[in-house]
Amino acid sequence: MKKKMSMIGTGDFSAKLDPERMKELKAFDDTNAGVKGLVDAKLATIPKIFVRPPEELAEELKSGQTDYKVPIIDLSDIHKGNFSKEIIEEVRFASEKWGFFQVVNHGIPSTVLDEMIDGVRLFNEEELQVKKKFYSRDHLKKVRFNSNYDLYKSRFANWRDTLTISVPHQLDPEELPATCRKATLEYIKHIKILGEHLFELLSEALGLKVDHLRKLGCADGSTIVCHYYPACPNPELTLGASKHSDPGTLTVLLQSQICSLQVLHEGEWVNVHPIPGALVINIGDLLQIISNDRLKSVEHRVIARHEGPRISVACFFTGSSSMMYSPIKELTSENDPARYREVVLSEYISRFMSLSLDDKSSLDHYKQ
Ligand SMILES: O=C(O)CCC(=O)C(=O)O
Ligand SMILES: [Fe+2]
Repeated sequence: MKKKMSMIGTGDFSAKLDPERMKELKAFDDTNAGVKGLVDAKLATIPKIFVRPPEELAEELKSGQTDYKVPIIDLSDIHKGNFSKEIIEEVRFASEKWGFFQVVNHGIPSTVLDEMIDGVRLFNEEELQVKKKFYSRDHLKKVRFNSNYDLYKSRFANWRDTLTISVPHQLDPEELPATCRKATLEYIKHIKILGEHLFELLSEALGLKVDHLRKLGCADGSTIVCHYYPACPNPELTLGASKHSDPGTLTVLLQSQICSLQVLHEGEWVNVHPIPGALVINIGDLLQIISNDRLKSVEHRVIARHEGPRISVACFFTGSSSMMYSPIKELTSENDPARYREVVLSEYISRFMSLSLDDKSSLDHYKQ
């Protein structure tokens, strides 16, 4: 699996060197209008910068036709303090075998989820003049809107636009777009609490003390990434998001009701069907590293669709920027020593940002 990814994500950024492609990328970027701008212009065919070769897509299209089902875990009792053996076992199984699961009855009211999705929709469907003010590729900006953060590095652009909100706990609310300010602040409040519960559950699933992952700062840093996937005139030629694994410790994802997210399981692409009120949870590369490969960070991607827009909001828990991370001692032994070297989080994040989405092989890079 990893081998195939590194063949496709070659690290050869020839796209950078092709002047024709560069020109097209720049022209697209300069509109500040993203993919939504192309759709508004009623383009009949998607521009070349989004088109993937048929060989790659032939493989991509044999998907979603499998009997596998992403695990669904009912968290009804999670707020009572101690978790039942059954829930811990379900989380352990899902995180070790799938790296992905959906949670229901997680305690976040569905109005909070619906309003977040609506807020992202309103922002993206706002007048271009207003949206443009947020358009930026400067990673140091806490709130930034753009299309394809890796536009100039990836081999193919993805059919989506994204509003990114970094370190939301240090945010002045005024920095957020007015259209989604209230909904985002409310959503962040809830997601933070759920994140802490999930790290407690994962600690127990690993056989550690309930606060082990929390003490490592796993729930400390986070980035909220709001994606908008417009309807695509040629979904068979492109993707909403290239296959990748997430870099952080854990991702909590809210998705609207169009089924496009797929996870790679036992060599097959499995749909992550939207369930009203549910959230999708997946293990990131950093948690695979600190769990010494016990928990799995699994590749996933987003298919482009004729229907749209599809909206999703990912909360990436990134770990604490002041920490160095390495495999947890209790999870290593003489027979199973640490499989990864120490990760300095700031360096790890910089490395991630310097690559394209389908080029992330943090695991291989830190393997020892
Ligand atoms: O939009 C989605 O469903 C997935 C987004 C995703 O994988 C990501 O932001 O890393
Ligand atoms: Fe992802």
